Amino acid sequence: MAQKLSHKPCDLVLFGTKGDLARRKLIPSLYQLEVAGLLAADTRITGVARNEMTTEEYIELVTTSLERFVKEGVDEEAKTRFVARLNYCQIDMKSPEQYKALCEVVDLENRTMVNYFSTPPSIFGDICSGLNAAGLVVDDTRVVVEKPIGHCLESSKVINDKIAEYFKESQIYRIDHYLGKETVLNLLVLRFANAIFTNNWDHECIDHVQITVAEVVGVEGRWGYYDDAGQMRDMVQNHLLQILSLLAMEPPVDISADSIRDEKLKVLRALRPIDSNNYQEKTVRGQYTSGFVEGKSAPGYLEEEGANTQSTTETFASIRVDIDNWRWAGVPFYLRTGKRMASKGTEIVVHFKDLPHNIFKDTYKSLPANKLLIRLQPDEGVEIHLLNKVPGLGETMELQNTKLDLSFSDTFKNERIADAYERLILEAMLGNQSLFVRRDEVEAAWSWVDGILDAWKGSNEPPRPYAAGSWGPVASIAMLARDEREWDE
Ligand SMILES: NC(=O)C1=CN([C@@H]2O[C@H](COP(=O)(O)OP(=O)(O)OC[C@H]3O[C@@H](n4cnc5c(N)ncnc54)[C@H](OP(=O)(O)O)[C@@H]3O)[C@@H](O)[C@H]2O)C=CC1
Ligand SMILES: O=C1O[C@H](COP(=O)(O)O)[C@@H](O)[C@H](O)[C@H]1O
Repeated sequence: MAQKLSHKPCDLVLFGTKGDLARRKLIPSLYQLEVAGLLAADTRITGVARNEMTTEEYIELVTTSLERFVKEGVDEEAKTRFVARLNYCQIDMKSPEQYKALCEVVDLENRTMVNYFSTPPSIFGDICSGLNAAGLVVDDTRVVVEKPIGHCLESSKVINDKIAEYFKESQIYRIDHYLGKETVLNLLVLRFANAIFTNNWDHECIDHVQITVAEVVGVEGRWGYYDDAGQMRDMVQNHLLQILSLLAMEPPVDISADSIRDEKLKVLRALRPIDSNNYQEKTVRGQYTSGFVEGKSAPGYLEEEGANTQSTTETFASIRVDIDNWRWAGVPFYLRTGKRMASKGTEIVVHFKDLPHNIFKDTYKSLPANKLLIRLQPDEGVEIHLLNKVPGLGETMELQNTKLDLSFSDTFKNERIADAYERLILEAMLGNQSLFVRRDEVEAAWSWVDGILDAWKGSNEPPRPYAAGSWGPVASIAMLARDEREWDE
């Protein structure tokens, strides 16, 4: 279907333009929007950082990012159009008087100002007050803020309160880049556009659900940030809980931002608390030691560049989550995520219940239950595991577990899978908040995660070791074994 460009031109201001995220993801994503013809003709892009740089030097920095991070190779014509949109502004983001520089480049009357905060959250408040001091906060000024919002519920409130002094909720776009992934969005379509899944999606039919987000990377030079966060704050509080809420929510009335966010919020509020009384049965925390990942030797967490050798930060977490509502009574959702695991893969496996009665019992004492596997990345696709009759004239029927396998790359051969940030930047420019996280969701997620983090802290137990290149600590396997289940690998 042809794309229609419906938004007003924007002034996209990229705070922290020299940082890792901006160079690796945001600048390449903006360029891809140019290639796709999705930037309005008069849209301008302004990079902000604290060092002196001419616009020409900034263009050079942007060009280097494109050459390094655009996998498809850079199209010279698109690049020429793209760099013609660029400006650079030198601002120390902690100095409100310096924000006036932006008034020279933005045009509040004719363009919507979309401010992307790709900086540490500790200075989000400074940026808001700087924009305000420069008179740049008007009704349609927007702010896009990166995760993590805070370190716990209380600190997230401080950051959100600070932003809320200057911006209404309808102007705030909180990023969780998983919500921009094609396959995460497809969860809405799978669940709510297919009758076969709408009717079987509850405790009557589903035995349990597994959500795995396995990474092969380690801390990637981000020790300072990561060691303070750990996998719970870095991945579970946001990405895994967002996937979980999309999977478990009730059908929204429509696909408007608040309809979807209202339903996700109800799931987050229904998560059964985990605290010092039950964390031992319901959670496992791990930290990788040296090993081999995809055939290459990998250092342990405590041997990573910049490491503090005493750190007890978790690089792996697995959790049994119970959702206390009508639909999911008695259906555990098992979450698992870690760095330096055996292979990269984000997938959801929905295990259906056993049949109530087996008519093939003379030949097969039990029949394997159906499974729905949703591969979010890489090799995006959906598989349904079904039993089929093996063709043949034998006296007894031979059954075989087979797959209905829909691979996105085979089915949608000519479609490029856009990076999550491309979609999210576009949606922020369009003014659609559906794929962004509302304040009450962030707080509900923190409130549940804090219970676990407090229990772990109070226990003083070190994380369990697991070898880089494995599927996490043995205790994670044991957690499912206690429920007579096992991880899909
Ligand atoms: N990198 C990633 O993969 C991901 C990052 N995020 C989030 O995105 C945000 C940015 O992360 P990342 O790019 O990794 O961080 P970086 O530290 O690489 O970049 C942050 C940028 O902010 C600039 N900055 C900080 N303080 C000031 C100031 N007072 N005035 C002007 N500039 C300032 C820094 O400038 P200078 O270079 O001069 O120090 C730096 O370029 C963070 O909130 C992070 O949590 C979220 C998901 C993934
Ligand atoms: O937000 C983050 O996500 C990445 C994983 O993202 P993916 O798109 O590659 O799955 C993670 O490595 C990083 O630590 C975290 O901050």
